[in-house]
Amino acid sequence: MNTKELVEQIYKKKSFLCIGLDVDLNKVPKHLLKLDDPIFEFNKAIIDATQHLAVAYKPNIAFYEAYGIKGWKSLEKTITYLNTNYPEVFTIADAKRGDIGNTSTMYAKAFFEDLQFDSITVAPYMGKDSVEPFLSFEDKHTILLALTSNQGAFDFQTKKIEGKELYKNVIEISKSYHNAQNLMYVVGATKAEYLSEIRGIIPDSFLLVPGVGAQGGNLQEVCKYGINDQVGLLINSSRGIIYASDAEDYAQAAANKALELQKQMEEILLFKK
Ligand SMILES: O=C(O)c1cc(=O)[nH]c(=O)n1[C@@H]1O[C@H](COP(=O)(O)O)[C@@H](O)[C@H]1O
Repeated sequence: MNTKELVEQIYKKKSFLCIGLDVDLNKVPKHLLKLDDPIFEFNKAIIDATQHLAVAYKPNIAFYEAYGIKGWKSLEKTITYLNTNYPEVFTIADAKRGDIGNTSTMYAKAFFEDLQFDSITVAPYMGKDSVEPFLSFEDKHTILLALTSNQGAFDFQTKKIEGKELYKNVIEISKSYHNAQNLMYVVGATKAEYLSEIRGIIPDSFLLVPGVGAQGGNLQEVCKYGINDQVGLLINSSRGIIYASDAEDYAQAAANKALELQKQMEEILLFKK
């Protein structure tokens, strides 16, 4: 999927919501645990109940790998379900990969060719030759960690190197990578005040913004500093949506939470025009 199609979907659904499918079997409704594949059944119900309110879904791979081969199968069924039933949604493998070139190529094959995700999150620490293997998949997107939502972001990302913060160096240098037009960037919702400077460097790029909901980030603040002509934002919420209820009504409860965010986004899009 290209960004033009993503923008069309945003205006059609009046939403730039990404729902994080971070499935923890300790948190899903107990009645699902009797089923063969509780993770997939949970995801399927959440997706069916929210697909008209969200433009993207982001399974965090850790939550699947934690359950071994069974978890990996649940992930495969989830991405196949999305691609078959809702091909218009943008899919993000939140895997935070990145390694020497030939290894990155194998990671890219795993998530782009085998699992058929539209995009993957990648850690920039190993530099150009660790990121370009992902970018060489021309119809896919690589989402580079720029300024993350957690407290540890201040350990390295905001430290200055030759007078400039590391996260700004990451963004600026990555613009020279081969196929850089297929880059998106992660900026945490908890760091909204940094967004105007970030927009100064990458006015047109899409940003994946996690951290609203459970981590306390504020949607209005993020939009105030981060929205651009093409919207340019995918706002992720995981726990705040998918664990709205641990009873049989969990999918409807998730849809209600997604609707709350979608309504706020609709208002922001109206105001923007
Ligand atoms: O790359 C990410 O998605 C990510 C980057 C970041 O800076 N902070 C962050 O929370 N995330 C992910 O976004 C999701 C946030 O989940 P909630 O806090 O439950 O909404 C998790 O899957 C995190 O791993």
